Amino acid sequence: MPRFVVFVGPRGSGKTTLGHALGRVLDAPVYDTDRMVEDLAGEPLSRLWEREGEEAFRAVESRALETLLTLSPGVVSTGGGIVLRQENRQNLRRLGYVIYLHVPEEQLLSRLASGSERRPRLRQGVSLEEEVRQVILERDPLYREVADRVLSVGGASIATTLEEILSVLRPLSPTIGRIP
Ligand SMILES: Nc1ncnc2c1ncn2[C@@H]1O[C@H](COP(=O)(O)OP(=O)(O)OP(=O)(O)O)[C@@H](O)[C@H]1O
Ligand SMILES: O=C(O)C1=C[C@@H](O)[C@@H](O)[C@H](O)C1
Ligand SMILES: [Mg+2]
Repeated sequence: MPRFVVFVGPRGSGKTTLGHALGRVLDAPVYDTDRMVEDLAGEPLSRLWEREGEEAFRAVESRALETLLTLSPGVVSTGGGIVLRQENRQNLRRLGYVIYLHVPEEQLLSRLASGSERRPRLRQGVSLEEEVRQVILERDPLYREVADRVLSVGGASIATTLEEILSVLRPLSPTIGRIP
């Protein structure tokens, strides 16, 4: 698998879930920048964020992404805010084929509201609904800027979305690796 397949998109869009599923099917290494940040920082993401703030988290996130450029190609799930820094947008494009998982706001909201995972809030003093709206407004153009492909995957099951991803990757198999 000569190049990476990279998922970008907002929190709850399924980057981690689909990254693992794709890695299994391709029998390829799976990386998650959020987990790499935790390994580099030696503590859970939420604690790093709480203790040192977002900028400290972003600095470690950029280091994690740089590290990826030196690792064996595989599937990469990114953190939802990785596109905020220009240097990261450049490195994402260097890694390989970037897929933006586009999911309708209402669906993101229901996944975030029902999820058991602890995610730090990104905006203070506003509802989760308003936070999701603001964050999408700010980042949608940045996800599109880095993406080779925008996949609108709202409403579909994980299995159906995975099939769609595989059908996007098949024609690229000379650069991505063998796709079943
Ligand atoms: N079609 C689908 N594709 C992906 N995830 C889905 C789908 N349908 C439901 N889900 C659920 O939505 C959630 C997606 O969460 P996931 O952690 O994968 O998102 P993420 O993009 O990695 O978020 P973050 O940026 O916070 O890391 C999971 O609980 C998953 O089970
Ligand atoms: O959207 C964001 O800014 C974030 C998304 C998560 O993946 C984590 O990277 C962190 O919680 C920040
Ligand atoms: Mg994730």
